[in-house]
Amino acid sequence: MIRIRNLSKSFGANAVLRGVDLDVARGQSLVVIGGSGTGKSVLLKSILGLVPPDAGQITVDGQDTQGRNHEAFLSRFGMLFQGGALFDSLPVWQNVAFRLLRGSLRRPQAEARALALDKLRRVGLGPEVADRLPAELSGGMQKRVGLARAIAADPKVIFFDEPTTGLDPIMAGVINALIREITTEMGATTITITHDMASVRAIADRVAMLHDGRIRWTGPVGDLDSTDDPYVRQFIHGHPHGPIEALR
Ligand SMILES: Nc1ncnc2c1ncn2[C@@H]1O[C@H](COP(=O)(O)OP(=O)(O)OP(=O)(O)O)[C@@H](O)[C@H]1O
Repeated sequence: MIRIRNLSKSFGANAVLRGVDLDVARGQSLVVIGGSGTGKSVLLKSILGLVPPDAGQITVDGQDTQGRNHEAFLSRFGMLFQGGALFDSLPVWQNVAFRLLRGSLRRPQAEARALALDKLRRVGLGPEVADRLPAELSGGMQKRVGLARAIAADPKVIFFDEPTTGLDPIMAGVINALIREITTEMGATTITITHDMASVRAIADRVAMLHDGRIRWTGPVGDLDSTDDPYVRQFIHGHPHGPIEALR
């Protein structure tokens, strides 16, 4: 489904990705872990075609991400951004229906609203929140709205960038479970970036660890605890000492 070969990307002297090889099968949930600044977001943006690679190839369903019709290409993706990234001035339902109200996915307003209410219901929010502004909702509810927006157009591929940041552990658990349940039900292929090991265990089929510009380790989530890779072990246990240098 998603195939990445020898992906390299530098910003000036900063060589962020240095030959990433990665495959995500259809319907699979891949979680990418790695320290701050290792290039996880750059990797996602590269797949979306928002960051042009210096070298390498990325294909989604056999189609190169650097193709010409970028808007149509992007319409196949759903995205839950870090921090929710809702539009403060738009009511909840218009946030959810954002892509159904413009561009190639545009629908009549009444239909877009009905679809938004349906997706809100799927994430556990009733119609009473539809006309509120995002600022009137709690952080957990805002994440649910972000999730409803990510699934609004029934995308085949969904990216989650730090989906539980800022939530208490219980609410994080609820959001993780919801993500897993909904994406499995949709048969979506997903890539999630997270630092939260509880999210990794709740969401992942496979895990890939990015370190030093390359995929350091990849395997089924069930192998995470038994690997003897010292980088993975340090990361999952949060040890300050080990092969990964931590600034203090
Ligand atoms: N547009 C850009 N211009 C210049 N440098 C960039 C740009 N985007 C990212 N970088 C650099 O690339 C590196 C990787 O950034 P990225 O945001 O992908 O890290 P990350 O692994 O997602 O980190 P975090 O876990 O902290 O979110 C950083 O050093 C960052 O400064």
